[in-house]
Amino acid sequence: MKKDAKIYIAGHRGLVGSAILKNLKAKGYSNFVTRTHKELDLTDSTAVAHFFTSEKPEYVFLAAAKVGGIVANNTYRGDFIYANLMIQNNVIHQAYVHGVKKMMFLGSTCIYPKNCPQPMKEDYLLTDVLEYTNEPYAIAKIAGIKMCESYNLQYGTNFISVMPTNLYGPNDNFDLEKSHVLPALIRKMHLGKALENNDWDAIRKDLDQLPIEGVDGSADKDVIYSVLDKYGIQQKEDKVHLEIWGTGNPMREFLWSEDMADACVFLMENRDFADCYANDTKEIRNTHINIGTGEDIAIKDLAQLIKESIGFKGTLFFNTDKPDGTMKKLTDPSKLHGLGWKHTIGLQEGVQKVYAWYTK
Ligand SMILES: NC(=O)C1=CN([C@@H]2O[C@H](COP(=O)(O)OP(=O)(O)OC[C@H]3O[C@@H](n4cnc5c(N)ncnc54)[C@H](OP(=O)(O)O)[C@@H]3O)[C@@H](O)[C@H]2O)C=CC1
Ligand SMILES: C[C@H]1O[C@H](OP(=O)(O)OP(=O)(O)OC[C@H]2O[C@@H](n3cnc4c(=O)[nH]c(N)nc43)[C@H](O)[C@@H]2O)[C@@H](O)[C@@H](O)C1=O
Repeated sequence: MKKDAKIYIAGHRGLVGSAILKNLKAKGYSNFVTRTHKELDLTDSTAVAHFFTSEKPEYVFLAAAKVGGIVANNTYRGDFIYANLMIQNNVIHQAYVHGVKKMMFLGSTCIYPKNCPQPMKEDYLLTDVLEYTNEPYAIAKIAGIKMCESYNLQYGTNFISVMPTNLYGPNDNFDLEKSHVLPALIRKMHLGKALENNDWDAIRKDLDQLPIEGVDGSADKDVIYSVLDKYGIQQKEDKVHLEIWGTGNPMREFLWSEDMADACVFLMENRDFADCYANDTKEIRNTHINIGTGEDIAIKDLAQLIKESIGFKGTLFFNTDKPDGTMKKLTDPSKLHGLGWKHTIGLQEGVQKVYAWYTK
């Protein structure tokens, strides 16, 4: 990519899109096209076609999607499959129609089977059934991978699909119902610590930034106690008890979002779709590359790590009415390592960084 190439970052305000924009700016790129969801609804085929006709981007990072944690995926199943299929169909197809030089599609490691051999290599795609809690989202992502592969093979496009593991960092979603585990636990423990310290300024500030069910910092203490209690932050006899969903036994791998962005830009700068071959199988598929750290942690240990990092002193309890999801989904990032990229931020450092960002 030339430094003045016109680059469209779809989803530039999100966790990953904002990190990609920051990374590109730091590397000297300057010619960006961005649209918020309100300005351009990517599920609207006509609007997306008009946008590509008028803006003619040369490179595209497709980091816009309907995204959420395990409960959001399981609850809003129709929304997840519809919005994601529409967004990716529109953007991928228009990228082809308008001769985009290179495009990157962001999938997710939930595309791999529920009981996938570990660590998960790229060529384990479509070898068994999926985890049910996020099956609609995963099916959409698999369709996106296969659409990129099919367009590359039929039309000679240069579309790269990457499959990131669970991500976290600045500009994440901290909604306590819809977010992923790491931002949810950061916020819950921040509020739990404020509650045990009777720090109402911190609690009110947090709720002003992001109200919970419409309850903001101006609400009465009783209302705030009750909404926190509902989301698993409960004060009983001067002790705060904090809910962790599921058994705490599932293993998850976490990658700092700015490392993820760096990997995306690295691949766009240095690689073509042909590099995405799963060369380690007899059957060569032109599909995708894993982006991960190759290290995972049990949710209960993650909770402990965040607890210590934030300085929350209360107790943790496990709500097994909430789903565990897949028990393990560790990427094998050796293909990415072989192409010349490796992550830099470990989990402990990343948790401290994201908590510093959150409190700021
Ligand atoms: N977060 C994670 O742990 C993981 C994420 N991924 C993938 O990475 C990509 C980025 O995810 P992430 O940054 O976390 O997501 P976020 O929810 O943080 O951001 C999503 C972005 O998409 C935009 N968007 C959503 N729907 C539409 C729409 N209909 N039209 C236009 N824009 C829309 C939003 O725009 P606006 O800001 O204007 O509302 C937002 O900027 C996604 O493809 C996701 O599937 C993969 C694995 C893990
Ligand atoms: C990135 C990935 O994200 C989603 O998959 P997931 O990894 O299962 O999502 P998650 O981060 O929400 O949960 C991870 C684990 O953590 C446990 N858990 C504990 N306590 C909280 C909690 O308070 N909130 C949440 N969200 N989870 C919690 C939770 O029960 C689960 O066992 C996919 O739907 C799909 O979108 C996808 O690709």
